[in-house]
Amino acid sequence: MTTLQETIVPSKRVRRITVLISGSGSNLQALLDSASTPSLPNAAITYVISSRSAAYGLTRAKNSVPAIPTSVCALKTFLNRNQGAGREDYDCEVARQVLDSKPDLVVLAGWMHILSDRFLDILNGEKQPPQPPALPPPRPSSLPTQTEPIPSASTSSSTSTSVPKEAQGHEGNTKSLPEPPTTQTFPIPIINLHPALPGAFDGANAIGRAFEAFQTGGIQHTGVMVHRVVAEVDRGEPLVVRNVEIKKEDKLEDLENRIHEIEHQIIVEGAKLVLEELDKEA
Ligand SMILES: Nc1nc2c(c(=O)[nH]1)N[C@@H](CN(C=O)c1ccc(C(=O)N[C@@H](CCC(=O)O)C(=O)O)cc1)CN2
Ligand SMILES: NCC(=O)N[C@@H]1O[C@H](COP(=O)([O-])[O-])[C@@H](O)[C@H]1O
Repeated sequence: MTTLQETIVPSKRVRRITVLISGSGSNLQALLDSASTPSLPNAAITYVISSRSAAYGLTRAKNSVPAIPTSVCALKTFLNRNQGAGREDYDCEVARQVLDSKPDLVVLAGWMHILSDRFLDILNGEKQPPQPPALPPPRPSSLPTQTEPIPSASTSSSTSTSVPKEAQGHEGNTKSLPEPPTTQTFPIPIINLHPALPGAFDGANAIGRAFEAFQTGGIQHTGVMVHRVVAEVDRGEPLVVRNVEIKKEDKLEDLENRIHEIEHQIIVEGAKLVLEELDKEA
């Protein structure tokens, strides 16, 4: 006879998702709205990194309940504050902040920078993350905020980077985010949302290029996908792919809106797929 103990399913650790953004964050919002629902079960968005301080996605994260810790790592600011540093150093700093957030999954949701091999090597566990850059000279009259260097914490030059305690699921906080695991598992999977079909319009401005191609008779429809992130931009294994109709009467905005609607569905589906894989491997 099965005892009660045998029928109790050990509760699975809530999976932690770090989201990288550069813009309005509507796809981040789709993930926030779906986390811990049947669409994206047993998951929480636990950290958001933006490449732009003006990204509205940062506001979405801070308005979430519980509020989600964020940091800004802007390329130009980083290079200005770290004389002699290059693009790869920037990528290493972003990777360091990602590791600091202790994710199970990283989602690029409109992240507008190509990630170098160094970033991928760090996320694969093949290379160590760098030490935080030296603190920039203190700014007169500015108090440290969540996105500015906090003197006592390890920080990057452009933003604060240590994941605040409330983000680490510490006991006692009734609305805390899920606890990070005691050890980080590698490789950390990274997925990207791309508004085009596999191999069609890699890179930036994919929707605009598809719209132009339709108008010149080059394509009959376009699409959207969520794919794994590899060194070659937008050429990682597709995980979710949807065709998107382009109508003769469409303006660019009509196509963008049609695509965004589907993006908000498939970014959740893609995240769910990868988390299910992690649970199978666990
Ligand atoms: N190594 C990888 N990095 C990234 C991937 C990827 O698959 N592998 N996906 C992209 C996302 N993306 C399209 O989906 C994308 C975004 C931006 C660019 C780009 O050319 N960026 C320019 C700068 C643009 C700007 O700052 O306005 C650049 O990085 O120099 C290409 C593809 C994310 N990264
Ligand atoms: N090459 C990557 C790329 O073009 N990503 C695009 O950035 C937008 C982010 O919107 P959001 O900030 O509202 O989520 C989305 O439309 C996404 O397809």
